[in-house]
Amino acid sequence: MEGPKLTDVVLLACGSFNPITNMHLRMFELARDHLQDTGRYRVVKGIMSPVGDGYKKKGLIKGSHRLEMARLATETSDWITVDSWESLQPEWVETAKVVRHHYEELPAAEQNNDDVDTVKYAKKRRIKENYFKGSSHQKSKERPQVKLLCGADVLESFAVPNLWKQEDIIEILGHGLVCITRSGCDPHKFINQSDVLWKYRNNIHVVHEWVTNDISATHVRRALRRGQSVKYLLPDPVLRYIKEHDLYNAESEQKNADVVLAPLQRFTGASSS
Ligand SMILES: Nc1ncnc2c1ncn2[C@@H]1O[C@H](COP(=O)(O)OP(=O)(O)OP(=O)(O)O)[C@@H](O)[C@H]1O
Ligand SMILES: NC(=O)c1ccc[n+]([C@@H]2O[C@H](COP(=O)(O)O)[C@@H](O)[C@H]2O)c1
Repeated sequence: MEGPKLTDVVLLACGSFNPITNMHLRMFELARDHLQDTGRYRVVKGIMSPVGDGYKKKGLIKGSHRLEMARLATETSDWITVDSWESLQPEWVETAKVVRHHYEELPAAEQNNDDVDTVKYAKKRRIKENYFKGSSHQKSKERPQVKLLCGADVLESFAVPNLWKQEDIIEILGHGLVCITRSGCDPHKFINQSDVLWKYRNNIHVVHEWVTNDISATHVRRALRRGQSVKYLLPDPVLRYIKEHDLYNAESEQKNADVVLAPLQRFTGASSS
């Protein structure tokens, strides 16, 4: 007997990853388990998309370093990948556009294979195998969904005036969102209090992290500046890379210190000084 039809999902996490921590990686594993436990989804790929330098967040080091650290961190994963498109854009890209980009990049849905000539099909399959890291992707006739994966702080930031365009929130929620609980945040209450989030509540998956883990990149940078150990908060190859390139110190933390909330300025036209 055939089981219920599963919807393929690509999980996309956008963020500074400054630097990538074990919790960023855990988010993917938690989200995949949660979605697959529903019996409705099959997670076929994870994409980590470091934000570009144009984001100008305080202490944000160069995208090339953040990208390389994310690559080192995901080397041992057979399904989480790192994508450079967002970080290579000359200006900051709103998250809705990043979701759209990845949705449009998905390999076209497979047609009926009997109709496709062998050479063309082999080429198509190679493209698809390269796209899906573990090359174990099954033949699905439908395009996967791209769901934004984020922590509850990002979901709650939807309410910060002028930080997110309403149409962007609607576009993101239309694709679907997976939100990992974070201490100090109450995503269920937040969804209940927002009309737009309530409308899309069936497309928002809240994943409760029972093993509370409040690692944050801010905490890691602070510890590094103070010469304290961050071992076991990040993958070892990432830690080695940070040390080799002397990445986080008092000077790097001052980067963009004179710029206040870059995205906010973009929408309001406010000056940074
Ligand atoms: N401990 C955590 N629990 C749940 N989600 C997290 C955690 N740490 C990071 N995230 C999520 O990971 C994504 C990328 O995080 P990002 O690097 O922008 O933030 P961060 O680690 O909180 O960094 P910073 O401390 O520099 O603000 C965001 O969606 C964020 O909410
Ligand atoms: N309007 C938007 O699209 C918008 C606003 C704020 C943050 N973000 C994104 O959220 C992610 C996390 O940002 P923070 O590190 O500032 O929490 C980043 O990838 C950033 O680009 C998007």
